[in-house]
Amino acid sequence: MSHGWGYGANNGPDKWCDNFPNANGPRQSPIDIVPGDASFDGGLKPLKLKYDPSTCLEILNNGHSFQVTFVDDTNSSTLTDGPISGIYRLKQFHFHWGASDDKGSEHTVAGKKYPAELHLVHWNTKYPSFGEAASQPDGLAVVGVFLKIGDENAKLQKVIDAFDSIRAKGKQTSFANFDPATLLPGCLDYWTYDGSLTTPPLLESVTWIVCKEPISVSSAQMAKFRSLLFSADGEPECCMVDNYRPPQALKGRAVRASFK
Ligand SMILES: NS(=O)(=O)c1c(F)c(F)c(-n2cc(CC3CCCCC3)nn2)c(F)c1F
Ligand SMILES: [Zn+2]
Repeated sequence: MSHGWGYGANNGPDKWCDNFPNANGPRQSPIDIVPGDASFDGGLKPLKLKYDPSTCLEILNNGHSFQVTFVDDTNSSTLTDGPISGIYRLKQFHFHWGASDDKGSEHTVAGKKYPAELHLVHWNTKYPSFGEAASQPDGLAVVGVFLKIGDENAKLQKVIDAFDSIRAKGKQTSFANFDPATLLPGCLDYWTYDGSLTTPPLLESVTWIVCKEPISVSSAQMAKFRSLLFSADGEPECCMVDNYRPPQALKGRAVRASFK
């Protein structure tokens, strides 16, 4: 019985290629973003994010991260413009974080690791569903936002307050009327490149949009993230930490900047 993928020594990112050949593909994520190597593209439009809090559905612990899932049967919560064409619908958002404040983000900036990274996952409505879109080269667009240690983030606290209900893998609870726009930085300057899911099946279907400006999180709030568990009820407790894939080879890809 093969054990599922995870972030441990025996099933972590260095082992994913055994079951997921995409791991060694030409457009893997995350990457180290080197600002000096990014080329300013004046043709890149500002991001247009239109989110309807009433589409917020539930929060769940999927054993790899926690995610907040949205109703995506209409164009109520969408991403348009930026580097993409067409309309992409918000499906879910989730985070990656470290065991300590000195690591946790998936993308890095000139080698700098942030304590956490938010991913807002959107799918291209030219395809009939998220699942269909996820296998297409232009199927997904993920907005990444870095978290840096600073003041307590009151908006993020609303998410953290739900953690007691989803501590173990497989737990979920209703989560209504949350506006993900409250987690965005004030400035939406971004870097963009063609990449992949950062978790198995590592599908190469993501247009990455990584915001230059981080949002704040307090060290105490980060400690609450680390109280979540990779393990399910009845299993030996395993703290959900270090659920990040390290940067992957650029393999000739260009990284564009929406700002000078
Ligand atoms: N870190 S990331 O790159 O932002 C990121 C994502 F963008 C994702 F879409 C997922 N994802 C994975 C599935 C299972 C699907 C199962 C059917 C095939 C497609 C994947 N649902 N959402 C994900 F887990 C993740 F980590
Ligand atoms: Zn992610």
